Amino acid sequence: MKVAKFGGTSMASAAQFKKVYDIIKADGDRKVIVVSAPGKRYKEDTKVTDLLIAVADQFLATGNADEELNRVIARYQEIADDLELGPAVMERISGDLHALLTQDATDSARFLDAVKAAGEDNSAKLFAAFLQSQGEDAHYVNPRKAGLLVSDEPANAQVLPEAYERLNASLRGRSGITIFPGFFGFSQEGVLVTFSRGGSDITGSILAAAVKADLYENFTDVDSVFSVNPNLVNNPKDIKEITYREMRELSYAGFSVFHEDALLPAYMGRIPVCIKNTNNPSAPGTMVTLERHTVAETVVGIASDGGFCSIYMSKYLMNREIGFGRRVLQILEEEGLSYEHTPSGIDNISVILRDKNFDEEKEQRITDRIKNELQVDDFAIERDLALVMIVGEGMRRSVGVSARATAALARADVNIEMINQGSSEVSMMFGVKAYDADRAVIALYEEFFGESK
Ligand SMILES: Nc1ncnc2c1ncn2[C@@H]1O[C@H](COP(=O)(O)OP(=O)(O)O)[C@@H](O)[C@H]1O
Ligand SMILES: N[C@@H](CC(=O)OP(=O)(O)O)C(=O)O
Repeated sequence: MKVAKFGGTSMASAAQFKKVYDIIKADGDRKVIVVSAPGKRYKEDTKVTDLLIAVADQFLATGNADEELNRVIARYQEIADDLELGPAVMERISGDLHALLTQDATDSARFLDAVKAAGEDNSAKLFAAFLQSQGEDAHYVNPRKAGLLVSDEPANAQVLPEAYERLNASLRGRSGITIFPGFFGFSQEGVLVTFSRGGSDITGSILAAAVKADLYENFTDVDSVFSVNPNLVNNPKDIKEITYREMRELSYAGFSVFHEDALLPAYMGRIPVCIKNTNNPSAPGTMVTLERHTVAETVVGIASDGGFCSIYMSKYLMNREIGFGRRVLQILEEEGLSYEHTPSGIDNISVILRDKNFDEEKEQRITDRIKNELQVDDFAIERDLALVMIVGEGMRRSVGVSARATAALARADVNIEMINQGSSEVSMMFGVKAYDADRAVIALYEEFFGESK
């Protein structure tokens, strides 16, 4: 059995629905289908999820979001009309979307999650209706009924371990084709909670692990994962095979083609993942597996992501002060902050955080506490940082990667704020100013993948 997830671009229009149907028909093993909300039909278009966020924001601000809601309904209506589906399914979808605005909105985070999830939920209902209109034994399945249990963190759900058995029991023996909405699950108390943005990839991976699928196929709008973001470099090198570890690091560092949290369930279940193109399904795509057969390349990919900041501290004899690092991290813990990296020297340490969690109030409190409680000699906070990552299992056996990387960055006139080599040695990370990030990635790509390499 295969689990196939179709992203927003694959569900964006009636024409895309038909391509997805052709892909499902072409392989009888594609039994569990996870769908996203309709995405962009063209570059300047707006994803249904973003339209729904506008609905929720407008409703919370003014108590009325009819105009915004009508835009969402129009997206589904257009698809239903083009597929010549009868009125019943659109009555159901329109009723469901209107009902969103009659529910309790006092807890805005929960309200927002419920509104966002309607994008995937109605996409699944519409797609199931389309397959039924074609004579298929296809059924929409609700994540609550199927047992997709998640933690109760709005917009950041994590799957609960007991979900796997429940999903297995409800999905594995089902006849026909299961159409499952991506992006959300339900807490133990039955409250709807979404994953973080792009989280339909996570749903697909969870279902693949739960039903012990032979393969998890993730259909998107590119022929493969490329060695670098194709929006930065023309015709970048494609990746035929990549390990879970490499993919996890690259997703973390900005390869938005596959959600960083989507690797773990597939990895735990040892389910191979294949990233493929809905618009060109005969292209082999990228296989993500435990080990790759082609290890010749030292570097498999280069990525960057912005939105980081660093807290730098130095103190003479820091290396001899027992408990210094623990106390820094405890202050962060008490402020409810997780950290990303901690590059350190003999007398100094930096802690890298996500900017979005680190507001000015927290910054002031943390500054005061670190200065007073830890008596540091130097202290600085730097914002607007990007992390640039080069990743490859082959780096473990290769000498001189960092020298090549730093030389390439110097030639591109990129100032390196920080270097960190992951302890796993499959990645190397450079902190740079956000405005230098694209230039840094292009320079590194040229160094490791350029024509002459
Ligand atoms: N290294 C990469 N390889 C391939 N695509 C990438 C990479 N980095 C970023 N992308 C972008 O990811 C997009 C696909 O992801 P996404 O927009 O989430 O698709 P979907 O709607 O199918 O979920 C591609 O169109 C591409 O612009
Ligand atoms: N629709 C949700 C979840 C998702 O995974 O979408 P997509 O498959 O278009 O990346 C979002 O936009 O975040």
